Amino acid sequence: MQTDKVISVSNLTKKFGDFTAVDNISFDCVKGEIFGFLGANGAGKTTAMRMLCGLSLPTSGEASVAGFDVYKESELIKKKIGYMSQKFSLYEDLTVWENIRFYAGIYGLSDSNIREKSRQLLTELHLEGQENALVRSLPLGWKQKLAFSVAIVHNPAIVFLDEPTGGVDPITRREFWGLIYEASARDITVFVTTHYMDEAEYCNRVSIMVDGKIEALDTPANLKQHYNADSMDEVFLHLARTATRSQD
Ligand SMILES: Nc1ncnc2c1ncn2[C@@H]1O[C@H](COP(=O)(O)OP(=O)(O)OP(=O)(O)O)[C@@H](O)[C@H]1O
Repeated sequence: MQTDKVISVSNLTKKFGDFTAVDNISFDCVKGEIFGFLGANGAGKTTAMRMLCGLSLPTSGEASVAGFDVYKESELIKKKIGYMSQKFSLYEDLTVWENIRFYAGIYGLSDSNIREKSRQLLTELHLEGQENALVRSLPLGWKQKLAFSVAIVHNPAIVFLDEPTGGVDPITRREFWGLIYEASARDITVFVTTHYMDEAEYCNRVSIMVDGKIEALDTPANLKQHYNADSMDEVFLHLARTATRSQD
């Protein structure tokens, strides 16, 4: 349904000088969808995601996110989205509670709302009693779960996750994906980049970028059937092999 579209991208392009980092990509995402955004290093994922988050202006093409235009309404987009990456995350020198309070404050929640949300979040994450622990003392997997919960504390329409589970084992990743499914069940659209192909299997649909272009976009089951592959790993390798852009 038209009204269910929360991301709409048409011929979106980003050039840096003569170099085309994102080359004419088009796709839509619907409410509550878990959309995997895959590609080898340098394929253009982060550049595309930055445009969708209102952090970088496209060179050409159209895109609307949560109903707002990426050229003219980037400030409104920022209010409607959550963002989590491996690089930009929690403050290690602040406690669990201080991090929650800080981000909820940035997202504009009231003091009473922040208290209620914090309690709820600590219970959901089984972190009761840990509110005064420094984030740096938590295991990586817990930090990632906390960072994700903080990124959706304001109930955004979409959450952008840029390689959210780097460096943890498949079991911890699976637990993290439990939180993703809960967010999706609450109608939050999840837009996620990953290098882990087990995670690609968990997505509703997956797009695969090669040299700035989207070369494939479908459900994991359909992609495997189309490329006659047993796993998403095989599908990915098949497409990534065609890349000419150097991978650093
Ligand atoms: N500000 C910039 N100026 C010039 N080139 C850039 C700039 N930002 C990115 N690029 C180039 O654009 C291409 C796409 O980069 P991007 O970071 O979007 O890829 P990616 O798919 O996110 O890769 P990774 O998985 O390594 O993060 C790369 O060749 C990169 O060097």
